[in-house]
Amino acid sequence: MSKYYIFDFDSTLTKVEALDVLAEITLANNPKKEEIIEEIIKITNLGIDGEISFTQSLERRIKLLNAKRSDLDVLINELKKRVSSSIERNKEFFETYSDNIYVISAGFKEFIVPIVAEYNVPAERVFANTFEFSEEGEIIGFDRDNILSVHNGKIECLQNLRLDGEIQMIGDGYSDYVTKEAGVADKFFAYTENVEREKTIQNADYITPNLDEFLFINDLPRKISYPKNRIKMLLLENIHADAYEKFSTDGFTVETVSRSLPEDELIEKLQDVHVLGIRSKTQVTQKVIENAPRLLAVGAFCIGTKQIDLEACKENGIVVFNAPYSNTRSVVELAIGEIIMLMRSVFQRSTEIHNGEWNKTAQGSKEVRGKKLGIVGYGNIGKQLSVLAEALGMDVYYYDVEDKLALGNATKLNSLCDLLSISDVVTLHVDDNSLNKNYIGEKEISLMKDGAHLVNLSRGFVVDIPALTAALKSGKLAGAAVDVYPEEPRKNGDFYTELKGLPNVILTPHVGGSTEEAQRDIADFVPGKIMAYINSGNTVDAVNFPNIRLPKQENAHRFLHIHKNVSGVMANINKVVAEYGLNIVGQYLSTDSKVGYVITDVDKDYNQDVIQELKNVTGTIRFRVLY
Ligand SMILES: O=C(O)CC[C@@H](O)C(=O)O
Repeated sequence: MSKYYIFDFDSTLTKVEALDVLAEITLANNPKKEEIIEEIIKITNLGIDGEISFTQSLERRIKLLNAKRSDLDVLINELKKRVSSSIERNKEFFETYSDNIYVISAGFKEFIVPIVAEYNVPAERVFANTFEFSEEGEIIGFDRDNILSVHNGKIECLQNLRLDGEIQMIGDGYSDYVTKEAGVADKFFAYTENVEREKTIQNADYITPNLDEFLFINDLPRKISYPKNRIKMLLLENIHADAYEKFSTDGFTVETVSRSLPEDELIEKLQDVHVLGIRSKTQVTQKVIENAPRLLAVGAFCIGTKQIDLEACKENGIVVFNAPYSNTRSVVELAIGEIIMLMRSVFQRSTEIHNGEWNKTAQGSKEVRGKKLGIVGYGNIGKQLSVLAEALGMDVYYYDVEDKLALGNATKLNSLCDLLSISDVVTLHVDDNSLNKNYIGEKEISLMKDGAHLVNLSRGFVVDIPALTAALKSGKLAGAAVDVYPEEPRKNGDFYTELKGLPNVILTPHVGGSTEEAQRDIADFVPGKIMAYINSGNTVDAVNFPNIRLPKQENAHRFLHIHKNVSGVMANINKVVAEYGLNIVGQYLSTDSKVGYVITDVDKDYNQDVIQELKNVTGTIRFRVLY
C-alpha cells in the first residue's frame, strides 16, 4: 500500500510562523512594533489551538500586518534561512519520495511554493491559501473561496485529494491533528522540533521531535542513522545550564539532576543513558560501568578524573573527556586571594569583629611582596599562579615531578624538601593521582619554616589533616587555607572537619573552580568534545582513549569500531568489508596497549547485514554506525 506524507508548513517545515516573520519585516520601523507583534502572535496561537475560528484569525492578522507584495520577497529569503534543521539535512527523503509528499497549510502559497520547491515539492502538491492584493500591491485579504481559509479546512482538503493509501499527517497544531480525528488521516505525528503544544501532543499517535525520528520509525532514507533524540544524556551535580542548552539544541535528550548519585541509584538511572556528565563527587566505579549497557561516553565537567574508573571505561569502550583548563584561572585567583588573606590574618580579624571585638594590630600581619611562594605542581594552575604571584612581587619557587620550564623569574627546585624549607607560603597544585595520598604529612610539615602558611586547593587526600591540625595548634604553621577534604559530602548540608574553629584557617567547600565563568566555560568545552565524539567519532582530548581527529565526511557512512588490541582484528574487519564489496573511502586507526579504535568511511550504499558481521568480529567491544 502506498503511503502519503502530508506536511504542515509553519513551525513544521520551517522553524517559524511565516506571518510572524512577515510582521517583523513590515513593522520594522513602526514605533508600536512590539505591541502589534505580540497581538499577532496571540491571534496566531488562538487560531492554532482552535480557540477562535481560523478565518477570524487570518482576517485579524492580515489587517495588523499591513504588508505589500514586495515584502514577500524579503519574507521568502528569510524563510529560506529558517527551514527546520532536520528537514534541511534530509533533502534526500524529499527527493526520493517526492510523489508521495504533499504540503497542506493554512499559510500562503506565495511564500510556501518557493520554499518547498527546493525540497522537490512542486506547486501542484502544495495546498494553501492565496493573498488578495490591491492595485497598489498591498495585501488586503485572501481568497475566501479557498477551503483552507476556513476552520478545519485541512480535513476537507485531504478528503478532496482522495489519496489511495495510508495517510500520515505531520504537523504541530490543531488543524493537523483534527484530520486524524475526522478519519481522513491514518496517523498523526506531532512534530515538536520547533514548538511543543500540549493539545497537539495529547492528540498524537507519535511525537516526533524532528524529521530524523519520523524517518527512523518509518524506516525511510535519512541522513542520521540513529536519531539524536534517542541518545540520552544524564547530567548530574548541578552542571551549568549551558551544557543542557548545548546538548538539547543539538537534538539530544537531556536529563539533569542537581546532586551526585550513589552507586545503586546511578546504575538504575544509567540503564538507558548514552552519555553521563558528572563533576567531582560522582563515583563512576567498575560496577557502574559494567552495569551501564548503553553508556558511550562520560564527561567530567571538571579537571579531576579520579572519581572515574578510567580503565574499566576503556575496556568497555566508553570514552572519557574532562575540562583540563576551564577552571584553572578561577583556582589561581582564589589562591592569590587566600595567600594575601592568610598573611594579613584577615579572616581572624573579621571573625573578631563579627564577635563584637575590636583588635587593631599589625602583629603577624605581613605583605606578600618579597615573600617566597613555593608552588608544588607546576601544571596548568601552578604556572598561571607563578606569573600572577610574581606580578605581586613574590619570589616564586616551584617543584614538579616532571621537568617543567620555569615561567618568568620563577626558580625550579629539585626536591620537595628544598621547596618546603625555603617557602613562606606553600601552595599545592598536584593532580589527583592516588600516589599523592598524604603527600604533605607530619614529616613534610616539620620541614616547613616556622610560621609558614599552607594552601591546599588540589585534592583533600594530599594533606594529612591530623598532622596539619597539630601543626596549626602548636603554632608551627601560622595559617592555612583549605578548599578540599579527604571526605566530601555528596550534597550541601552538614559537614565536619578537625580544622573547624582553628584561628587563621580559611575553610571553603571545594569551590576553587566554582565561578560562573569557569562553570560556563566547562559547559562549553566538555559538551563540544562529547558531541564531536558522538556526532563524528572524534576522540581528540579523550582522557582514556586513543586520540583521533577525523576529517568531515560527506556522502559516506562511517563505521566506528572499538576493539581489544589483539592481533587479527583489523584484518578481519577489512575482510568483512571486502566480502560485502564496500569501497573504503577513508580508514583511521589509533591504538594503545589495550584498545584499538578504527574508523572506516565507506561509500553510500551498503547491505545492512555487514553491520552484524562487523559486530561479530572477535575482539569487538563496541560498534556504531554514523550517518
Ligand atoms: O567542580 C567540581 O566539582 C570540582 C572542581 C575541581 O576539583 C576539578 O577537578 O576541576
